[in-house]
Amino acid sequence: MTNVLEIRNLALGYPGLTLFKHLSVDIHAGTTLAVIGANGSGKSTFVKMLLGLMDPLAGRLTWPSGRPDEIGYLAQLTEFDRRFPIRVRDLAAMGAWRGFGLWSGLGRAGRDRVAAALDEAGILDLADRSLHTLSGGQLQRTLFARVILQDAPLILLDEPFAAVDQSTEAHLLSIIKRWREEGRAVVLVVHDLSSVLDHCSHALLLGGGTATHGPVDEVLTPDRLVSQGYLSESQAAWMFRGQANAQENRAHV
Ligand SMILES: Nc1ncnc2c1ncn2[C@@H]1O[C@H](COP(=O)(O)OP(=O)(O)OP(=O)(O)O)[C@@H](O)[C@H]1O
Repeated sequence: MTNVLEIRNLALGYPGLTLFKHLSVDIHAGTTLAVIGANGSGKSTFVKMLLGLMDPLAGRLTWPSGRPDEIGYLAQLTEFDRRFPIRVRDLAAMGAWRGFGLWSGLGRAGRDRVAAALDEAGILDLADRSLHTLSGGQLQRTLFARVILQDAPLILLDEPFAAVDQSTEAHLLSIIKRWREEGRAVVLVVHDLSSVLDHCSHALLLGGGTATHGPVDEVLTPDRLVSQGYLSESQAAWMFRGQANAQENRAHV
């Protein structure tokens, strides 16, 4: 499998605060990595480092096919100022500026690409609306359309489902599935152990001074989630009770 990014022996943190060290991860094309951890465990710091906004304390990042011109990036919705005076189609089109230049016109082909992205995000009918008239879910769809137009090999989504309803989440997950099928790598910061994880192949669990990476089933175990401070023992027992029952039933067959 092709690696989009190889992370070796990474340590992350700030002066006087090491969040974790010794993390090595291969981010493969066509996979989805969930980044999960308690508040303050370093999820946003990891995202900032991937975006090149801060240097690691130690370690090395290698991009086997060269560092992409752009990383597809969806910030947390709360960081977005929707009073910005712009229409839905113009915000989405900002994802494609590399293709047509910042100040030149979009042209017919560019306009068609923007319309196709809005259509895929399910908001073509809102193209001429001003941003401040959108609901949270509609704004998130607009921001997804912008990421579609970025056309990047690595896509970073910071809590993409924090403020959206179930049907919007299902729609956005179908876009993520397509990205994966196209061979892009998708990294998602997720806030809870939700159904989103069913759509992720790998997980990176941060917390307790450690970073654990691997296939979802191997990383998000009750023991790890407790030892890395994400769940209390009683929460883990409650959340994984179904699994314990299934194991017990198997033992009785
Ligand atoms: N610029 C900074 N300088 C010093 N410490 C920082 C800085 N930014 C973040 N931190 C600290 O680093 C730790 C990790 O922060 P980060 O925002 O990465 O966590 P997070 O996992 O994204 O948390 P949350 O779930 O609350 O958003 C926290 O203890 C935070 O206070």
